[in-house]
Amino acid sequence: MQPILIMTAVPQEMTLLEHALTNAVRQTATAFEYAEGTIGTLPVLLCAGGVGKINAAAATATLIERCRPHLVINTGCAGAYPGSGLSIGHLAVASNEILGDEGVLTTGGWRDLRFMELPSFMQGKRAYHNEIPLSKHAAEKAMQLADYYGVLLMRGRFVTVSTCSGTRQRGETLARHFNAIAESMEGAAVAQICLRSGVDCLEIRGISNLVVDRDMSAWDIPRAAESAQRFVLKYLEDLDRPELSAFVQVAPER
Ligand SMILES: O=C(O)c1cccc(C(=O)CC[C@H]2O[C@@H](n3cnc4c(=O)[nH]cnc43)[C@H](O)[C@@H]2O)c1
Repeated sequence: MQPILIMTAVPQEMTLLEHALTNAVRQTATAFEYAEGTIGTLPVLLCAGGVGKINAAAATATLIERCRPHLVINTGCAGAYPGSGLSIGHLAVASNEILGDEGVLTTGGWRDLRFMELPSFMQGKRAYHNEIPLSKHAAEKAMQLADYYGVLLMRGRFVTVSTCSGTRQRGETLARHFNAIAESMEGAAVAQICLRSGVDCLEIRGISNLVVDRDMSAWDIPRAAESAQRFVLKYLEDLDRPELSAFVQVAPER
């Protein structure tokens, strides 16, 4: 059976998942460490690839090439934009990812890759610029599961940044410009590698902070990481026991 690859940035975002992994074997591929094992009866790979797009893209590409997963779950923490309705500890799932920094700063302001006529990648004749879609099927399944468990899960567009937004003004600007609910430092990288490789990608993050004027004392990374992992474990449990699933099984899009 093809495995499920779970990507986080840092080991702290992986602790509960590691605890749930049985028959774990530690492996290394291109300097990325990962653990291979099972959760329930599902073959699962866990990798904390590092912070930022470079680490995320390289680790995801390496492990897709080596292990051929049928699904990649990108989880961890995120900052919620003002006005999103999200609070610390809430969960959010990405419908689309946005490369929030790639573009050009002109005298008329920031312009994206479409303006520059520079796709970030092409698939056949289709050009992808700053926006990358994730698996609709996987996100809808997550929404149904959240509904079943009475967990608040908000679906919307996520922005991926290299420079974290440490002011409310920046957060409001990005939220408005991209019509987005949250930001991270890895999401778009994982999503783009999955799209290129034809692998479904689900991104679920716990909210560790609001994107307001930087005040680390208001952050709660452990709470966000725990919420996200608990939900991912429920998601895996549901995949593992489709006969007990409360949901109508819908065929994946494609
Ligand atoms: O020291 C800071 O100002 C700072 C700003 C953003 C994130 C951090 C972290 O230590 C967490 C990095 C980790 O978590 C994701 N994350 C969480 N909140 C945000 C955010 O508001 N903006 C962007 N990324 C965020 C991110 O994906 C990293 O992996 C410290």
